[in-house]
Amino acid sequence: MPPAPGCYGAASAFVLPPLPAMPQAPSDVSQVLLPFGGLVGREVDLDAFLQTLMDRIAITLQADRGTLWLLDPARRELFSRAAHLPEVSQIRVKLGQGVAGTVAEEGHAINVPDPRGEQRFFADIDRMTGYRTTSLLAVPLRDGDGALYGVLQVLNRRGADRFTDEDTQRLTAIASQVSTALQSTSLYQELQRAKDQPQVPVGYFFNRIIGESPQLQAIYRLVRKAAPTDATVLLRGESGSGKELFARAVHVNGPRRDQPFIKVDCAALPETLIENELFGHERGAFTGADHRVPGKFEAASGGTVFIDEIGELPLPVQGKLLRVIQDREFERVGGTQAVKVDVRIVAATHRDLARMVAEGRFREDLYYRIKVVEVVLPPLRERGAEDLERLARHFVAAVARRHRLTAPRLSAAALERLKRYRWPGNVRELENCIESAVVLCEGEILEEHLPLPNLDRPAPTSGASASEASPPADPTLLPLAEVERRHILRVLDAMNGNRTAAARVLEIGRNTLARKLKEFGLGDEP
Ligand SMILES: Nc1ncnc2c1ncn2[C@@H]1O[C@H](COP(=O)(O)OP(=O)(O)OP(=O)(O)O)[C@@H](O)[C@H]1O
Repeated sequence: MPPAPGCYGAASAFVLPPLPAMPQAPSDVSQVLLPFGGLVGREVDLDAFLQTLMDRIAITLQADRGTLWLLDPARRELFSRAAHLPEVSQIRVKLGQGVAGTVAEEGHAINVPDPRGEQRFFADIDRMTGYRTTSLLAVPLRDGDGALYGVLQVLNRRGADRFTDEDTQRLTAIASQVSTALQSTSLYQELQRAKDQPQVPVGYFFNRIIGESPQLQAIYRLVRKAAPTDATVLLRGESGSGKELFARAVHVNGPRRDQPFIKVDCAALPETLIENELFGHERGAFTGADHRVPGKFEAASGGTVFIDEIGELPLPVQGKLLRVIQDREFERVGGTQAVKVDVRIVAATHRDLARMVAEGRFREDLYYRIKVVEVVLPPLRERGAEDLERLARHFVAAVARRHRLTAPRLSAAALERLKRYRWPGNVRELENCIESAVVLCEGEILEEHLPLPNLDRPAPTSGASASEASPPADPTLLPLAEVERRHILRVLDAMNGNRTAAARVLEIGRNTLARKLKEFGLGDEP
C-alpha cells in the first residue's frame, strides 16, 4: 500500500497524524497556505514547514503524493527538496528528463493521465522506489521576476484516474502562493546565491543543519569555501556539537558527493584494531587472516574517509596516515605492496591537538597536514538563545514526527529552563532531552517533562555533591557514571546499535551491557 502523505525521506519514514484543521480537501486554494503565515515568517524549522506544506498540497489536490522540486543550475538538474518519498532520501533528474524535468525545461504545466505509453514519463524513479505512478500533474514554480526555479508535482489522483483541468488551475495558483511563501525563507536565498554562482551546486547544502547564529554563519561560509575543493578538513568541538554533521556537509557539498562517505571512529576501536580497520590486511597477516580484507580507505575509494576522534590514533598509525595524505598510498597490514588510494580526508576531535603535539602524543607533521581547513564548532551554550530555541523547536517537530505523535508546544517556562542549562553534551544532549520530554508529555504543552536539573533550587553550600546551579567551568569534568554512560552509548552507536559487537569492543558480557542500557532507561532491543 502506498504511504499516506506525511512520509519524507529514507532517514525519516514517518507518517504524520491527520491534520486536524483540514480533514477534507478545501475548495479554496488560499486555505493551503493560510495557516502557515506565522511559521514562514519565523522559519523556525524549514524542513517541518515544507513537509506540512506538501501534506496540505497533496490533500488539497486529493493526490497520494507530492514533490517540491528545485533547480540546481550548476548541474542542470532538479532535486527533490520536500516530498512524500519514504523510499529514498533525495531524487535528482536532469533538465528535460521525465515529466518534472520537461516542465522545468519547457516552463508549462504537464498533466499525464496515464504514464504507461507516455514518453516523457521517467519510469526509473518508480523502479527505484517500488511506487506505481498512475497519474501525474506538474507545474512550474517561478520567482517574482518570472524566472523558473522549481516544479511542484502531485501523483495519483485519489478517487479518479486522472487530474482534471481544474486541478491544473488549482496547482498553478498554489505554486504562485508557494513561491511567495518561499521567498521569505533562507532556502530561497540559497537559490538566489546559486544563480550568482552557477558553478556551486545547491540542494546539498546544510539542509539538515539548524542554526543562524553569527558563529554558525561563519562556519557555513568556511565550509562553503572548503567543500568544493579536495582540502583536508579538521573539525574541532566538544562532544555532540555537530562535528559529524558538518563532516557530512563537507562531503555532500564537494566533488565526491556521489562516492562513498566512510566513517572510522578511533575512540570506539581498540588500538590494535585501528590499523586493520583503516588499511585492511593481507591473507596470512595474523592468525585467522585467511583471506585479504580491504580497509576503510579502499572501501571509500573516490569518496571521503571521516576519521572521528583522530586524537586517539596510535602514533605508528599516525605515520601511516601521513603517508596516505602525502603520497596517496599505503600498505595493508602484513603486506609489502603499496596500494594507491584516492580519498578525501575529513577528521574530527574534541581534543586539543596542539597540546598533544607539544606533549609528543600527536605527530606535528600530521597535525599540520590535517588542519588545512580548521572548523571550530562552538559549544551549544555559546550559540545564543535564538539558536537554542530554533534547535529545540526543530527537535520537538522532528521527534514528534518520528514517534507519530502530535507535536506539543514549548511553553515559555520550558524554553527558559532550556536556556538556563549549560548543555555539557551539546546538541546531542538537547536532542535526547527533547525526545524524552516529547514522548512523556501528556498534554499539548511541553513544560514539566524536560529531564533537566532544577536550576531554581538553591545551590548546596558545601559537601561533595555537584552543584547544579554552578556547574564546573570545564564541562568535561563529569561524574564517573556519566562518563561510563556516554562511552557505552558512543560504542553502541559506532557499532550501529549491534549489542553483541558493542559488548565485544567494551570487553564486557552482552548481559552486562543489556543491564547497563536498562539502567540508562534504554529498554530491551526492538
Ligand atoms: N546544528 C545542528 N542542527 C541540527 N542537528 C544538529 C546540529 N548539530 C548537531 N546536531 C545533531 O546532534 C547530534 C550530535 O551531532 P554529531 O554526531 O554531529 O556531533 P559530534 O560533534 O560528531 O559528536 P561526537 O564528538 O560525540 O561524535 C546528531 O544527532 C546531530 O544530527
